[in-house]
Amino acid sequence: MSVEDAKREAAARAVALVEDGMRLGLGTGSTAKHFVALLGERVRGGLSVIGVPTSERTRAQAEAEGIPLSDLDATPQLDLTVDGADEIDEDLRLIKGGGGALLREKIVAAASARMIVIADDSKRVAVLGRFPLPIEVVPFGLGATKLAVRDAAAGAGCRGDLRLRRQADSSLFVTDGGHYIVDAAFGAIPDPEDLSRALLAVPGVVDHGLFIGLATAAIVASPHGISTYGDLTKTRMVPRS
Ligand SMILES: O=C[C@H](O)[C@H](O)[C@H](O)COP(=O)(O)O
Repeated sequence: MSVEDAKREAAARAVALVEDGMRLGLGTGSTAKHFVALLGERVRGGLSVIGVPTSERTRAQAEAEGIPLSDLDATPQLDLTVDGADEIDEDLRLIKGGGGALLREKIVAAASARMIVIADDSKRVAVLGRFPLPIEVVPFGLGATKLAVRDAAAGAGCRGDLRLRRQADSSLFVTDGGHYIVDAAFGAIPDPEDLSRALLAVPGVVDHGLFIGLATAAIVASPHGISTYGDLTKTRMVPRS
């Protein structure tokens, strides 16, 4: 099975969990793209759902698939978000943001009673940090913010190169929210909760790609089949209206 087949298998398993009437968070990335395509097939077959996309890219795909869309203003509480990840550890802590969508992804996941991660098995790690941690920052004060990020991370036991993300044509990558991404090559992150708190305390940091306490389950596909982690039916409390 190719990596692409594995991603599609995991997505297919997640699509089978979608029920009529659900309010869905639609993730971003190459794995979530399979989910949106398969969901589109079910919608065209008569399934009634509402989707809240986590990026402009996913919005465009979902629209083309004919999936009815909403946003968190009209639909502030979601039943289920299905999204990919760059890394998943044994406690279902994640690194996300390789595609630059981490901020909307985290807002949507936090508004969802369930977040199921779909991935191929290359994303499973014992310790988070092999994948550089994306940190979303406002453009104003970038130089000072980078220094403060470096010091905050060092206080949490993390040191490494901080690189401003650029696109293939070397222009700066700008998120859907108009921010920049700093990719932090920390290597193994000894205490993700501590690093999360430290980074969020830096003025200029909007958010980061550590997702802690958000994923309720993961569906991971390998050439040997599908494994699930956590409880696919488990729900989290979300803020009540
Ligand atoms: O910003 C992008 C997202 O966090 C993606 O979910 C993550 O990068 C995984 O993407 P992919 O499924 O393409 O590996």
